[in-house]
Amino acid sequence: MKYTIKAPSQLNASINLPASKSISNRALVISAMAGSHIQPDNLSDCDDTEVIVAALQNMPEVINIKAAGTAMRFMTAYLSATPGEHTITGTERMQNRPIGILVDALRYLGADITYEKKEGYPPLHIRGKALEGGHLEVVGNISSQYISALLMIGPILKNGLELKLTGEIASRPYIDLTLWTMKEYGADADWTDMDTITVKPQPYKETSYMIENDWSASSYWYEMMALNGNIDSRIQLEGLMDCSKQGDSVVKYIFSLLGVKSEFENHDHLTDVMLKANRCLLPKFKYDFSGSPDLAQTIVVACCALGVKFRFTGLASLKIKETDRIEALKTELKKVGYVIHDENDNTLYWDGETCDPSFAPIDTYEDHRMAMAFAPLAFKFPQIEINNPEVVSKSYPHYWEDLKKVGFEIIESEE
Ligand SMILES: O=C(O)C1=C[C@@H](OP(=O)(O)O)[C@@H](O)[C@H](O)C1
Ligand SMILES: C=C(OP(=O)(O)O)C(=O)O
Repeated sequence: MKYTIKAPSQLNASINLPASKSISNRALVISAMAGSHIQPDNLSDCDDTEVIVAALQNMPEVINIKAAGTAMRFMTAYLSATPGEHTITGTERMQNRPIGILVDALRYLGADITYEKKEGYPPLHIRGKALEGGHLEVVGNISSQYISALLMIGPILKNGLELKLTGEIASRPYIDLTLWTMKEYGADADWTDMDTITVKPQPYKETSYMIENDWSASSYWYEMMALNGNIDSRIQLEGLMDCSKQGDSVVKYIFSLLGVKSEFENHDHLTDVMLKANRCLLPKFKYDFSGSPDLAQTIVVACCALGVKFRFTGLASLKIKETDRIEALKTELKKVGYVIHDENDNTLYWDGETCDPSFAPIDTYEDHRMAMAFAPLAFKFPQIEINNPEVVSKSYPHYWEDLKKVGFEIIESEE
């Protein structure tokens, strides 16, 4: 399937963003360890969360986690520390996303895990049992998901967990989000040194828990506001938490440099954010994305379309996500006339170089963020075509409906 997308001249609507899949997935796994019968409130209905809901409800012999990285990593730790025997697998891409660091760490804690195909990659066969816990060192520079997975089982380990992270720490705000969610469920877990986290063997408590909406998803609306540029446009984003623990809430600061102003309206614990255009634009943007890798595609595409040259670092993890996002960005931006370059597998830069655009349809590589980051280009070009638009269901199932709601015209056809 392919969508042809035409943008409205002005934006004026209120958008109910999806719930955060990162928080949903943490709350579900923690809640299972708490033996809780209360489902977290405002759970995301995205694919990556639904696979965890299904796995925890049915606990089948073979758990298919599809394309969900967090679900694969979190459930691997959970299954290792919970009695029962399971195989956990996923899409072809998932079978090529590394998990060796997590498996080694869990084995060190006593887990019984074997690789069913390729060493270091899913599918995994796990014979779960109570684990002792203790002190453990893990490299912090590949994926924070391994660390979050280990931390979350900390409270149910006999001796708790002392986790020392070595090297640089990638995606650090996600580790803090994990600690925050664990504490909401009664865990005693915190940083006890610059590089060490200690989790006490103190069981989780059953609790009701309200999940806030997704700041990562808000980034596409910021991008639309920046590219639309109409001074009378307004977008209200509902249900974002003031002082959110989601690292991607940094998007509000990033876009303040790219022509979008955020105004916060508080009521109860929730905040609506009103986006307005402002005229401030940086001539050149340098930024380290190691704390918020999921924003990189949005900002790269937005900067090209706005003519803002950039040098973005901290992008190493993009190569092992839903697709190699560095390659995908380079290839697809060329179709619309922008030539960006990469360096050292962790940097992307654009010095304003352009090429003749082919305007061929944008390929999405089974990556929701490719579709969502490129669609707003419809403000810059008369129309934009997106292949396999259904990929958005990984994190934002009603993305296209929301676009129609604000006046986008979306025509479906065969690829
Ligand atoms: O813990 C999480 O919820 C996530 C952590 C990040 O992954 P890495 O730690 O692998 O960068 C992020 O990219 C992913 O979308 C969600
Ligand atoms: C990287 C992502 O997800 P995951 O690693 O959980 O598949 C994402 O949502 O951008």
